[in-house]
Formats: sequence, structure tokens, C-alpha cells
Amino acid sequence: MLAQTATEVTPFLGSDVAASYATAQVAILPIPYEATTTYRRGCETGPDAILAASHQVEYYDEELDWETGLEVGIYTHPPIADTRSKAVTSEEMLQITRETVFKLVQDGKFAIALGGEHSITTAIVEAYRQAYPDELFTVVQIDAHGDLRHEYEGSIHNHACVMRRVVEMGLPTVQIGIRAICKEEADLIKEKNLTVFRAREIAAQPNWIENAIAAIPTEKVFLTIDLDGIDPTLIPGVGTPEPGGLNWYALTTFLRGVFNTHQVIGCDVMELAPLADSVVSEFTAAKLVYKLIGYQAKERGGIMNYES
Ligand SMILES: N=C(N)NCCCCNCCCN
Ligand SMILES: [Mn+2]
Ligand SMILES: [Mn+2]
Repeated sequence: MLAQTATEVTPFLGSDVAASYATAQVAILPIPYEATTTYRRGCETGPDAILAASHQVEYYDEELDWETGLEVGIYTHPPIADTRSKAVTSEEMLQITRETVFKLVQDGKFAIALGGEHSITTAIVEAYRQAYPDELFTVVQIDAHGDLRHEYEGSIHNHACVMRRVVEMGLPTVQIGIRAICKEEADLIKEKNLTVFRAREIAAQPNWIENAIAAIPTEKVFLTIDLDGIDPTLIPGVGTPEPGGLNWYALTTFLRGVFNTHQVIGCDVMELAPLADSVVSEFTAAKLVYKLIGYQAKERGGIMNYES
């Protein structure tokens, strides 16, 4: 493992291609915050592991036939809400995250946040609501867990509650890859008729991608990826792994389809908790982030078309 110090910023893909803030279209935002994870800890070191592994990603994307990293300006923001050096309360994390993401969106950046624990997403979604006050967007979540508990282990900002907070905001949701929920969550899904594509159904229905994309009710989408949604053979480095997740091609085909048919306004990639003896998880996560940038830049007729 490459050890990174808390203050050192390793830019995504490396300093030789990193863009300045002013010229960047994409901003990578590391949020090494961890306070409420329920089993194996370590997601506060997730962002640095993704950034270090990103240096190994080929610039040439063979699927897109395009050197994404040389065509798109990518800036890496300094880390915020960093619990590696000192404790950060959930309120402090939520506030700095809201403010930072809102500023990135105001400045016309396509933001990709790297977690850190999934509870951070509450503040990211709030920032987009503030940035788009007149238009609903759908939160598309890839996750093994429903994250729909009202509260867990004494906190409403536990990582197991993030989608409950999103549902309370009145935003539509589409949940993908779900395979671990409690009774409270199952009841809420029924009561609110939430749209859930369960991992079991995904494994059995080849046309789930088409159906899932058709189930997104708004033009705008915020995409939240909890890495434990992906099969743990591809990403074993998560705190609470669950068998039976998405495979790489199902995942990337779905994501490309979403970028192709909807306006993705932002993304996050959460919950990487690196393992000491394997780099598979961070390599997969780094490639996934690169794919998100490539799909955003290349789908919908060529080059990115930013608002603001
Ligand atoms: N979003 C998450 N990662 N959630 C994890 C929830 C852990 C539930 N443990 C349940 C134990 C019950 N005996
Ligand atoms: Mn999860
Ligand atoms: Mn989650």
C-alpha cells in the first residue's frame, strides 16, 4: 500500500494530467470521513486508495475509444471532513460537504465525491437540491443495503440510514442491487412503494437494465454508488460485504445507459475500506470513477454540456 499523509493531495490519474480548478470540467472531491460504520472500519482511507490506484488506470478507454483523461480537465479537491487526523462530528461533516459541493456545482464542475462512509451522501444530495431548487431529480443508488432505517446505533446519520434521509427530502429514488434489508426497511418499501431492483431479480432477469432505466422518473439523476453493491469478488474491501452483487459488465452497461438517457448531475463513490493484502478493490473503484467521467463526457452527443 502506498501510504499517503493526511494533507498530501494525490490528484486523480496523477499530477502530469491534473487540471487547474479554473480549467477543470470535473472535480474529484475526497471525503475521508468515518464515524458510524458498523463492522470493519477503514473507509476513511478509501479516497486516498482510489486516488493512488487511479495512477494505474490506462488513459485510453478501449470501450469508448477515447483518452478520457487527456480530453477532460480533472481537478482533485483537497480532502474535506477528514477524520484521519481528528474527530469530525456528523453536523460538521454535513455542513462542510453541503457547502463544498454547492460551490463546485455553482462553478460549473461535474463533481464526483469519494467516500468515506455513505452517510455523507445526505449532504451531497442537499447541495444538489439547493443548486436545483425548482427541479426534482432522482437519486439512483447502487448498494447491497437499503440504507432505509430511520436510525441505527443511536444516530440518524448512521451510514445505514442515508436513503431514509433522501426519501424524507421528497426525492424519487431507484435502488439497485439491494440484498440486505431489515423488516423496517421492507415495510417502508411497501408502504411508500419505493422502486427497488433487488440483486436476486437482477441475477434472474436479463432485461433488468432496460427496466431500471425506464423506472427513473426524472430527467436529472444523482448517482450514489456504495461499493458494496458490487459483488465482493470485485470489491472485497468494504466494511459490510454481502454476497451476490452486481458484476462489472452489468454495472457498467447500466451506468452507461443512465448517462446516455438522463442528465446525471453528480455522482459519489462511497465506502471503500481498503484491505491490507489486496489492491483489487481500489483498482476496481478507480476504474469505475474513470468510467463515470468517460460516460459523462462521451454520452449524449459528444462533449460535456455544462449548465451554470
Ligand atoms: N448500510 C449498511 N452497511 N448497513 C449495515 C447494517 C448492519 C446490520 N447488522 C444487522 C445485525 C442484525 N443481527
Ligand atoms: Mn451498503
Ligand atoms: Mn450504503
